[in-house]
Amino acid sequence: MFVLRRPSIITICVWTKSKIDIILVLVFVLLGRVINFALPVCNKIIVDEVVQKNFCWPLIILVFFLKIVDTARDQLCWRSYWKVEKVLCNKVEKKLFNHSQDLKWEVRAEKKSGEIGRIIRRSSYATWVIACTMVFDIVPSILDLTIGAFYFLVEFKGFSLIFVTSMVVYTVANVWLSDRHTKLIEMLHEVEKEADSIQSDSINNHQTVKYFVAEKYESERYGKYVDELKNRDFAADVYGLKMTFSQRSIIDVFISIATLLAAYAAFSGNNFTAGDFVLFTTYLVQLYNPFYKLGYAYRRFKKALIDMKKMFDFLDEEVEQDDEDAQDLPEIQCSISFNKVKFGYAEEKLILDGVDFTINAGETVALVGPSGSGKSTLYRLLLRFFEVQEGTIEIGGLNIRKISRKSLRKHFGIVSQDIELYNIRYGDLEASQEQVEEASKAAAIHDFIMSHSDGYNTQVGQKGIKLSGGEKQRISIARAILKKPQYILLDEATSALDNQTEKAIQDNLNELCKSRTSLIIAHRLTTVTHANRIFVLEKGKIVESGNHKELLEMKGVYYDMWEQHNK
Ligand SMILES: Nc1ncnc2c1ncn2[C@@H]1O[C@H](COP(=O)(O)OP(=O)(O)OP(=O)(O)O)[C@@H](O)[C@H]1O
Repeated sequence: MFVLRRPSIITICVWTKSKIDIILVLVFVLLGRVINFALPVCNKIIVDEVVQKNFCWPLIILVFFLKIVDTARDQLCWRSYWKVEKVLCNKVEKKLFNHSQDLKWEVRAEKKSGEIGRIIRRSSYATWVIACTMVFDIVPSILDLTIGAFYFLVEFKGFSLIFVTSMVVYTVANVWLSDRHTKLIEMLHEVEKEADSIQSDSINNHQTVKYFVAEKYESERYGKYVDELKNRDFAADVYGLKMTFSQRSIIDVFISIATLLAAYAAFSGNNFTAGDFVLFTTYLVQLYNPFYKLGYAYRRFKKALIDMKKMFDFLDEEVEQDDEDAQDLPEIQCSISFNKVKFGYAEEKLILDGVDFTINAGETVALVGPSGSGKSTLYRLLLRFFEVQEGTIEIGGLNIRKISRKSLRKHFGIVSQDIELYNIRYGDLEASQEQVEEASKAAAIHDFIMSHSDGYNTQVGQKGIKLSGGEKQRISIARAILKKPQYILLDEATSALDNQTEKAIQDNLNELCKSRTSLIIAHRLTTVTHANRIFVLEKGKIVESGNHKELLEMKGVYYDMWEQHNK
């Protein structure tokens, strides 16, 4: 079964942390079963004594005492259980969140928005349901059934056939009905997934929706799924009611038949006392109760297992994993070389076709080329979001496959087009306020930040919705400056800035790149004229290289781009 795929660290952690509470829960559950068994026996004796006109007050007090103990036991059991449950759900949530952080880029890209959040929420809830059902329904019911059935069959042998038949009929009906219920729930989850995805897409892209006056379209699209959801939810609930009805009916029929037979036995003498009749009927209900509970638990369990399966599938998704012998990137400045690199996102379409060039240590190299030629792909490969299919990328002669991803990325300062988080301190989480402000001044964003009443604590909205494109870029630049990396990657770092601001921070960017091995990707050729060398990428190949002057003299692709640019 899939649950066994991952006996998992979670179980071990929970056991280590909550040993005493787990043992207490088990002890309380067992104590409950003993009391459950003892009460009907006491009742039988009381009835028999009363019929004999004996005033058996000590027994009545014992029953009262047992009931008080049982109530206290129940409360204490829940208390210990909640302690275990909190640790368990907490571990599950953390484990899933950490896993989502380590996912491979392409795996993450396949996930719809909101999907991971939903998996984390649902899995935590499913874990709770499974733990709770096990502790309070399944384990006690199985114990009650075993003890009860054993005692019942010894004490009332004549009723064994009816008892065994009812067990078989009930189990078969329950499994059959639950399977259909599970299918309904699975279908419901599929619709829910779509509805969640539309909901978070629309909310996250609020501005775009407004630009295109698409509110009505979005409302209708979402509304359609919500209606579908309501219908499927209703169908699943109604089916649940039908199941409950069928289960109860089966139990009630067998209880009635058995009670009739017992009443007849008592009526016709045969050593079947009034006390026996009371014991029989109490046990009967006590025996069928766990049956009913098990049926309900089975349904809840199966429902939770659907979410657990999703959790395990998610945990099986590929994460970024370094080779065992992966090293840290050396702290010294090194060269970066792309050696005949071939790569395509899909097998049938090569994006980079034998790219071959070197950036010497401390050198600033620019990469230019038409849109879609693969410039950004090159830096994604360099940072190991994807692996090259042929050729190698080396830093200081060391294949980057042999360098741990974290150490590699730690040494790169990146200013890219697709930034989403706008926290400057991300560049160095240990940085002092003075260092943050220095970096912000260098990126010409300090005055803007200070113009807000909350200064450096200003909230910029989700995905920086309250910032202009240029402000976002300057924050991204400040973050790279704060990081003080050995290598710099600028991907259209100043594309959203006006000429004046661009000029103001270009010197700082040049200063940032000056002492470091740097790769600049740019459309605006004016921002790369100072580069030591410029490579022109076209259709996945380097077609020209040289400095700005040499490339112009070649009168090739770069010259045409420059001419276009200056028209
Ligand atoms: N994750 C991805 N999966 C599949 N194809 C992708 C992916 N990312 C980019 N591509 C495709 O790879 C090609 C190169 O993209 P890339 O972003 O490297 O181009 P670029 O030269 O940086 O473009 P631009 O100058 O417009 O930013 C494009 O055709 C793009 O559609």
